[in-house]
Amino acid sequence: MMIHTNNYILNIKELWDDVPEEYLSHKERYENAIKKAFIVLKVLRQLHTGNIQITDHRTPTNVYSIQDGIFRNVNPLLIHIGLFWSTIAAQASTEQQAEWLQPDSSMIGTYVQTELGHGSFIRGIETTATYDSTTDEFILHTPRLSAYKWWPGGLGNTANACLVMAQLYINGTCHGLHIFLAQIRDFDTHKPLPGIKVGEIGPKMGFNTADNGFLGFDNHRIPRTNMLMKNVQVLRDGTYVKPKHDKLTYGSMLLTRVTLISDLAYQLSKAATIAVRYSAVRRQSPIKSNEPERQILDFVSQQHKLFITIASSHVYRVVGLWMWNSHKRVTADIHEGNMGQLPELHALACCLKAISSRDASALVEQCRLACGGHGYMMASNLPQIYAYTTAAVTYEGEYTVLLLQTARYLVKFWRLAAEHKPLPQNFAYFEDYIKKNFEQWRNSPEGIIEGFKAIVAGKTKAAYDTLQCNLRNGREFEEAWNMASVQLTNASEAYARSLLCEVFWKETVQLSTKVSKSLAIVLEQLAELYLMYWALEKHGDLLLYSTISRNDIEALQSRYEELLALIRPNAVGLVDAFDIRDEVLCSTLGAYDGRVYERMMEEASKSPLNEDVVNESFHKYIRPVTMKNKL
Ligand SMILES: CCCCCCCC/C=C\CCCCCCC/C=C/C(=O)SCCNC(=O)CCNC(=O)[C@H](O)C(C)(C)COP(=O)(O)OP(=O)(O)OC[C@H]1O[C@@H](n2cnc3c(N)ncnc32)[C@H](O)[C@@H]1OP(=O)(O)O
Ligand SMILES: Cc1cc2nc3c(=O)[nH]c(=O)nc-3n(C[C@H](O)[C@H](O)[C@H](O)COP(=O)(O)OP(=O)(O)OC[C@H]3O[C@@H](n4cnc5c(N)ncnc54)[C@H](O)[C@@H]3O)c2cc1C
Repeated sequence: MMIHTNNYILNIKELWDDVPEEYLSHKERYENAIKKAFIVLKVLRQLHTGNIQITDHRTPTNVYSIQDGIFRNVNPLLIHIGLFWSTIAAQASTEQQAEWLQPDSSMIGTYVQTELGHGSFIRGIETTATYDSTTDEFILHTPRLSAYKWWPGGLGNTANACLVMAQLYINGTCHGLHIFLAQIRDFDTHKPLPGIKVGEIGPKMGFNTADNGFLGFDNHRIPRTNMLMKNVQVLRDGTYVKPKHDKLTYGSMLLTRVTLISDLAYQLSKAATIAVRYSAVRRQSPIKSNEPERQILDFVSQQHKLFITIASSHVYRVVGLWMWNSHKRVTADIHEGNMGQLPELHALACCLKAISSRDASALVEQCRLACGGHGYMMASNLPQIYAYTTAAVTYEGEYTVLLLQTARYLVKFWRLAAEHKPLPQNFAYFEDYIKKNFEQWRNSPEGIIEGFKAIVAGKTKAAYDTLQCNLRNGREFEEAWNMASVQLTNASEAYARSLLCEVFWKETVQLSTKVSKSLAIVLEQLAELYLMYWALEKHGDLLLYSTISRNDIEALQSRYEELLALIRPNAVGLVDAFDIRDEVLCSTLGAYDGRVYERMMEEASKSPLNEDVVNESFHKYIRPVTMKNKL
């Protein structure tokens, strides 16, 4: 039977809510999500074992692309599928993978790294894994409250196993962070195993079906062979066999940061679809007093708020794929023992994950604000998309912390440029900047890309010079670095913006040669709009570090407004092209049929507060006050 996954999943009625989850308790929301998660997992397993033939072989992506509609919030198995499986696949030995990655495995896992006391500075993680050679086991232990694992998704009630990031000790020597597989609940009864204290951390701003939990180990023993040993080994006699690179253990964070860029593109496409469609339906205020009220999409200020979101979704789709392919290439090199490209991949993943999540969070909020009061309704789905998206600024590497990682990379190449040493081609512009080989400003996409490179060079130089000044003033390097950290993060942000503009423009120009002329025109308008938008946002930096003039900036503003007008006729078509089903969009404002007010009223009628004409609280609390001594 050849069917399409989407239709197969859509026909599973229990997956599609009748009662909006906003009316469920914290506990009911979790239980409702778990019911659905295991229906989906069963489908995935049937697809994996071929029990369901499908026409669409992009299964995981396919199921992933509609899971938002199923969960409205987060699939409690997201970390099981998105991190637990992927980490075992990337960091477990062949033998371990054969044992642990069975399609019908009883393990439901999570990725357990963050502790109450440490999230960003993972070298400060306190959970220990001590090798006991007498029993050929590791002893996992949580020495104090701050060492309790805190945050892992699925940990509270769902997971019966986990990958634990812990400090490895052998014969009193600490070998740093390593990953260990630990069963934490009985597979049959689901009761926590002896020495395991586990629970759920409580309500959050979003992710309220993610079952984030806490976990403490009380001298919990696991076999030596439960340490993930693809890149590093502990032998039976306690011999430690070092990895080829001591950051390979950090590989899951690197992969998730890369994956997140594409996920954020998808979140932006949802928010843009909702806000643009609503703006095409909503009429508010005439432009000329003697004319009818206009679609709010006709207000240029509304176009300014929304078209950048459409463009940004495409930017992160393109850059997310570019980074995915880079990750595949570097991973293949690492497999061959060549670690040379890892530092660059880490630096790119850090700044691009940081900036994409910050952009996406701000633009989803901008879409909500652009929908007025109705955007503030949970039934618009914009609050949930915001709550989901803004978490990505924090998890998988907090924004500032990751930008500072990229700053290490930029400062390294600026130092080479300052010392007139050879530079890789992608940093040749550092040398141009030092030699003041400035190109005359061009009000074109190529000119803007060159301008953003000048900003990177200028900001990196400024941060580097401050660093050097602090060192000359007798500060130790770490203190000098801390004092320059605002400028360092600014340089990294500029580097990310420069990459986004360059990669997106180049990919768009290439794509334009493969599509119809009319589509090529629209795609290039979107790409040009993105570059113009950010050139105007960063015009101060361009004035500081490039050869742009005030007149050039005024010309950019005019071209930007032209682009808004050019894109306006295609705006609804552009979001329809994201092709997000109503069941996934879950939005009264963004539904394809445009029946906004009818859908809002339909959703309002589901409120339990509309079940009784007079709520019992009138008789209990209101009447005794308002009608006292009146009868
Ligand atoms: C049906 C269902 C379908 C489901 C489909 C699934 C697809 C889902 C797709 C997307 C959605 C995903 C949703 C995710 C949900 C939330 C999950 C969240 C999980 C987590 O948050 S897990 C915990 C994450 N935690 C972190 O990221 C911690 C951040 N901190 C760090 O990474 C490190 O502490 C550090 C890098 C900041 C510092 O490390 P350290 O102190 O050890 O190193 P330094 O001294 O700073 O640097 C030394 C040296 O090492 C280099 N380095 C550092 N890190 C790396 C690395 N990762 N790789 C390579 N190199 C690295 C660094 O550059 C330095 O080098 P130089 O000395 O500068 O040369
Ligand atoms: C929704 C969600 C899901 C999560 N899922 C998981 C999961 O599945 N598994 C898991 O292990 N973890 C998970 N986490 C935890 C997440 O990885 C951490 O919250 C994140 O790494 C940030 O660490 P932190 O919370 O300790 O913040 P902190 O690092 O304490 O950050 C607080 C502030 O300190 C600043 N700061 C910290 N270090 C520096 C520095 N060196 N220089 C300058 N400023 C600094 C930060 O910029 C920030 O402003 C999740 C978190 C969230 C919100």
